[in-house]
Amino acid sequence: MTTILEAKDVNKSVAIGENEEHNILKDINLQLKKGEFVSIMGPSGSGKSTLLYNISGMDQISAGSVYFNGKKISAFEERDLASLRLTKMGFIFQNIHLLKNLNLLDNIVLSAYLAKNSSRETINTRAMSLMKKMGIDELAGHNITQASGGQLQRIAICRALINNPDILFGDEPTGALNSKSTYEIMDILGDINATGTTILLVTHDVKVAARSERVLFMMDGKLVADRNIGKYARERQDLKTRESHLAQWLTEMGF
Ligand SMILES: Nc1ncnc2c1ncn2[C@@H]1O[C@H](COP(=O)(O)OP(=O)(O)OP(=O)(O)O)[C@@H](O)[C@H]1O
Repeated sequence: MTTILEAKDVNKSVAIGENEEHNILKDINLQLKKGEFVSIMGPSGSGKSTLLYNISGMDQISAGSVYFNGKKISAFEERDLASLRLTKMGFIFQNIHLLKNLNLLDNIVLSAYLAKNSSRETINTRAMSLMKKMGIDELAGHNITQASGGQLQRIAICRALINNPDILFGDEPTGALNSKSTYEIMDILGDINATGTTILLVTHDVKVAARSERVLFMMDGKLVADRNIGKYARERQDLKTRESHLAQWLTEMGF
């Protein structure tokens, strides 16, 4: 399988005070294959979100290199990084960050209008088809106060997919959702992954990580474990068993 994302000896430090530095990421080496579904877990403050933002070009690493589809993106200018994020990457977060003054359809299409790769008509058709797949097409003309948390996260997923990205990054995408919505969103992410989109998620939630095929474990800024748990096949395998195996492993890891 081809590598889509690679981190080589990645370090991230931030200045604290005048003469002190906090090394948040320490010598991270990581390869993600095209089509993989990977979760990053680990204790609070271990550096999971920092890793996600630094290998997705949302933040600048302090040392090392990051490659995306073979290109050294850690050497890119911000303008090229912004274009890469817009056209090849999708992002979903716990806080959904939708624009209040736009209706839900317009929130989804905005980044595609900015990318200018297709006509507005094609973009609108694609947005409506994504909304339909997620069962929320009736909400197109509504504003954000007229949708539930689970529906808004589906809108955010549509927005992340509108430019047909190669990879979807998520930082606790179900963190604000109840258990039922979490399962529904994970079904959607599973379907997206089944169409070939690579997914990398930060999560504290075993229910979320059990849907991925590989779990990375971080501790104190280091990647300390990398476990392949196999693809989740919805109809054949018991999710509860996957969750309990994963929970057991996490306990062994001291989580
Ligand atoms: N810009 C920053 N300046 C200073 N310290 C930072 C900065 N960003 C992150 N940190 C620190 O780096 C460490 C890792 O933060 P990060 O948010 O990546 O952890 P995390 O594993 O995602 O945590 P959580 O699970 O609580 O979200 C924490 O100690 C945090 O306080």
